[in-house]
Amino acid sequence: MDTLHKKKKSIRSKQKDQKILVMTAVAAERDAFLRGVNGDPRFDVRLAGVGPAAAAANTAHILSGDGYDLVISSGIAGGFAHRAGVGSIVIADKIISADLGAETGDGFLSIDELGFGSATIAVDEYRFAEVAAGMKKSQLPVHTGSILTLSTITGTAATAAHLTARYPDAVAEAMEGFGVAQAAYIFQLPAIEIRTISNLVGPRDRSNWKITEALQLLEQASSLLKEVLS
Ligand SMILES: O=C(O)c1cccc(C(=O)CC[C@H]2O[C@@H](n3cnc4c(=O)[nH]cnc43)[C@H](O)[C@@H]2O)c1
Repeated sequence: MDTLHKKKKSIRSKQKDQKILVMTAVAAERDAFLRGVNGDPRFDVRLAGVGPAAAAANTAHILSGDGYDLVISSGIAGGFAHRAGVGSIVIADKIISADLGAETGDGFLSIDELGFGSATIAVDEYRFAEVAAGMKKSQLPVHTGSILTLSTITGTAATAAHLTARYPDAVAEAMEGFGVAQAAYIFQLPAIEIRTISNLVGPRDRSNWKITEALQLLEQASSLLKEVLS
């Protein structure tokens, strides 16, 4: 066997044995993801809680106890109009904490601009490319771009407009990704974020959220992910 062949074989067997931690905010998302992966032993699907603080604490707690190779933040999300519609899948190419910074009379300053660190966590490039390419081969609508993390769900057209102007490549917002990715970063593990869109970001109308449909799509997405990551 030549060296390249041996190397490819070793990468493949490594991927087969890999252990993947998936963090969802609530039980309905966890259960949808679990239905999709259908008992695949690589996936350990756990609860992050709602919001970045609970997500970071719970992810770090789990990572401190066991050996994982990849961390995924998953669940439903709000999609930005004309970028990711209800009923689509979004995959993050960057995970951004969109409300971590300071408000000033001249607008928002991120912690990067304040000099306190970074509000952006890079996803694992190899995993992102592998998952995005695999998912895009399906018939399902898939969008890639930044996924924003906020502690407060956007509920007005004005905030949605501010966010789309400040983050022109953002496809969606949710509440846990940055917390999950921050914990993974501290444990030097690759992270990615994959979500399905239940509602558009904008004026709050909870009665219009397509949660059942988004959870069904999450099940399809995780089933696909199981194939793509194998
Ligand atoms: O009520 C239910 O049955 C139900 C089932 C599954 C999930 C939920 C949630 O409310 C999940 C909250 C979770 O969803 C993310 N999310 C969804 N849309 C948005 C949004 O527009 N802006 C920010 N976050 C959103 C978020 O990650 C929440 O943790 C309910």
